[in-house]
Amino acid sequence: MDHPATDLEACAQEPIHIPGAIQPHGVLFVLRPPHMAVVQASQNAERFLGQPVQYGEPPRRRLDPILPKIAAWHGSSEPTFQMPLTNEQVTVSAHRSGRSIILEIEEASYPPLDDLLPKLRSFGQILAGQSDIAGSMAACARFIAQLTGFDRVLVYRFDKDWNGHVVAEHGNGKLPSYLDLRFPAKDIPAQARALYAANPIRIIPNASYQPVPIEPSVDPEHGKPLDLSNAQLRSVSPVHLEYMRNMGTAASMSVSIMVNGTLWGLVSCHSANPHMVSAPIRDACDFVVQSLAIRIAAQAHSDDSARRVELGRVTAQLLASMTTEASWLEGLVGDGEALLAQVGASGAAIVAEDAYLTTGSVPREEEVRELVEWLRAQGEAELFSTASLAQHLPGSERFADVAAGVIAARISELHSSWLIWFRPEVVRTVQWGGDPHKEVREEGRIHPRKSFDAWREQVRLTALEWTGAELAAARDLRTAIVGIVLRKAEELASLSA
Ligand SMILES: CCC1=C(C)C2=CC3=N/C(=C\c4[nH]c(/C=C5\NC(=O)C(C)=C5CC)c(C)c4CCC(=O)O)C(CCC(=O)O)=C3CCN2C1=O
Repeated sequence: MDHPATDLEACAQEPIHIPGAIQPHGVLFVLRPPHMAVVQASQNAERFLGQPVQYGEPPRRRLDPILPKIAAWHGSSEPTFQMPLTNEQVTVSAHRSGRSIILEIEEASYPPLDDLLPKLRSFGQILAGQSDIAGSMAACARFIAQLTGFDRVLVYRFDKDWNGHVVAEHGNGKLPSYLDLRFPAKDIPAQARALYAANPIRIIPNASYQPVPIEPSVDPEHGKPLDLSNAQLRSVSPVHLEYMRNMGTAASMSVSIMVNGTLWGLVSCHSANPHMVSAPIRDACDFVVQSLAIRIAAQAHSDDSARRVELGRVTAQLLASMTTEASWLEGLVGDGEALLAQVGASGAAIVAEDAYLTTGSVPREEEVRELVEWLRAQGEAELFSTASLAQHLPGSERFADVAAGVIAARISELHSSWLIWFRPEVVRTVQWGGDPHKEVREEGRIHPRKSFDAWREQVRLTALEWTGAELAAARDLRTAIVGIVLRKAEELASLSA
């Protein structure tokens, strides 16, 4: 692992998956099948067993009834195991970790599970009755707040830079509203996001807990620390616990929203005071969030398909114009409205060494040619796109009023010819949860900020993001033009032969 250059990089490199400890709301054993011998255990395991841990022996007494079921599960293809201990409000969970089994035991009361199914069914009906994603997210936040009793439940969506935006919320007024606030990517660093993509749910019932060490600290057989990536009881990064205390949230639970295999966002729950939610209720929340994720994926697919059909019609119109006009260039620029509609642009330019044609709102010719020189210097990419050219080309902020967003398609392999679409900057004010640029350094290390009050920032030099459908339409038209140019060149070559 490279030596971190900055504190933030150090934060993003904290090995949160091997804390060597658990949270105190349960106990943990590491068992070695087939004898289920205990090789490691959390320091509080004796409290649960009612006797000292016998390393090298299976954990006896309270776990006797369930050990055979765990052994049977271990021989199956089921990824995880979870069962209540007979006649006790105790949940036993297990998952594989290398050659071992990690056994987690939580003593948490929960309502009769028979009550849960009707509630989940009613949520399915509520979700089906929502006409859009905003309504679905609000319904999900409300349902999880009612099911868990957390003071505030919010739906938190990541943007392409992993900054987050609170897009739905349900609260009981005990915590401030964060609706529409944004939070910087550093608040949930990359290794945490990767962990949450793999392990969809986590709870911190009390941010002021004392970690419970696992003993021995490494597996006696291979000397490695225990990987708790998939453990529910995993002790949490101290910097995040400080973050929670700064935020005034004594308890939190977050459930990953996975859309098409990507971490789309989180459903994040907070309470002002310590708050526990049992494993069965957490699983019900995971099911509810998966239902929301399916709805989000379906809506995104539907929107994308509709946009691709719409842009496909424009492409067909432009191809017809290019093949019926004397030259493809005249056909293309002659139907300027369609050329702009091809990607939803406000201006477009076709730039060659001996030609310069434009339609709509474009920068000055010398500015466009400056952009082309920069594009040529960037290498062989067929298509370049950005919603903020100023982040790439210094000086281009002077024409951001017409060209903050750019799609540039190279249309000739031999000459420097480009088809470039432009979008103007959209000036908007966003509200952050605290100053995202503020770094708190104390005792030589970074700390989370202490204020999460709305902090306004004006966003400049940025256009509306290009959608996947619009970038695909740009590629489609580029492919068609390159094909026409090549055919014209072949015709000319055969005529002169
Ligand atoms: C109001 C919107 C919102 C935010 C911004 C947020 C943040 C958040 N951070 C989480 C986790 C972490 N943050 C950090 C790091 C930082 N947080 C900071 O504010 C800074 C500056 C750092 C880097 C030092 C780390 C290491 C972790 C991993 C903790 C673990 O699972 O072990 C986690 C996941 C842990 C949890 O569920 O509380 C969250 C979710 C909670 N939550 C929110 O509801």
